[in-house]
Amino acid sequence: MDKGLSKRMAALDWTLLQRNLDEQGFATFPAILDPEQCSEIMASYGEESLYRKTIDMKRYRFGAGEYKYFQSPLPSILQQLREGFYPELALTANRWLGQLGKESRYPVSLQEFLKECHEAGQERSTPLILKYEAGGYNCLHQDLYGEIFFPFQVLLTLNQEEEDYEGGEFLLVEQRPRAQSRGHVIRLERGAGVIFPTQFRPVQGTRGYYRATLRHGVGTVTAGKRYSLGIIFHDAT
Ligand SMILES: O=C(O)CCC(=O)C(=O)O
Ligand SMILES: [Fe+2]
Repeated sequence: MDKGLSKRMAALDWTLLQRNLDEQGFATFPAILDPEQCSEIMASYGEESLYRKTIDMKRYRFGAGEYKYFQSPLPSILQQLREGFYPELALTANRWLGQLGKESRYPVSLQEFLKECHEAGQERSTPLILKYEAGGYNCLHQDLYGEIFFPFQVLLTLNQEEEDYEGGEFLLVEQRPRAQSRGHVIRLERGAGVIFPTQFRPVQGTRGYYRATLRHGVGTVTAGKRYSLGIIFHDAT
């Protein structure tokens, strides 16, 4: 158990993060993984026993790059990130449901939420590591893996933009009903990350809240290699 990581997650300014989520639909946070942790995770990219599946993104026309789903039980850092982010984000998720006139449905702990996933046949772990080389990119998409999904996910970068790679910005595109789409370009320092909606967010309109659909991706990496870590909370069928 890495006390430093739990401490850094707990010490994040959750009031600000919650406000940013409500106001802009996403929230970036400063580095919570230290350079040693980032290097350690990148160094284990080739350790096949850690992963349950490798995806060549070109093959599925998802983009250009490769990603690997971690095998369960997750490596400790991944488990801590997933457990550490879940409770605050469950609060946001339930608050957003309330804005849309729906009952709270997300339990307070990750363990309980995963139990629901597993009972519904979603048993395969979803946290992943991604690697893009020069020319790599990730098409705009959503990560839904079954009926049950958690409405937020978290992305952390493991190496440093402008030192280890160029380009490769994180992209978030919001589609409001009957309106043109809005794009956000998000640059992240090594070890830092962004929290964003899996599928949609409530936006306040003149007659209450309505849903705006979100998709995310990565712009083209123009030089070097970019590594990132995706924390998805629901498991997959
Ligand atoms: O590499 C990235 O920044 C995006 C990865 C992604 O699509 C995800 O974590 O769901
Ligand atoms: Fe994704």
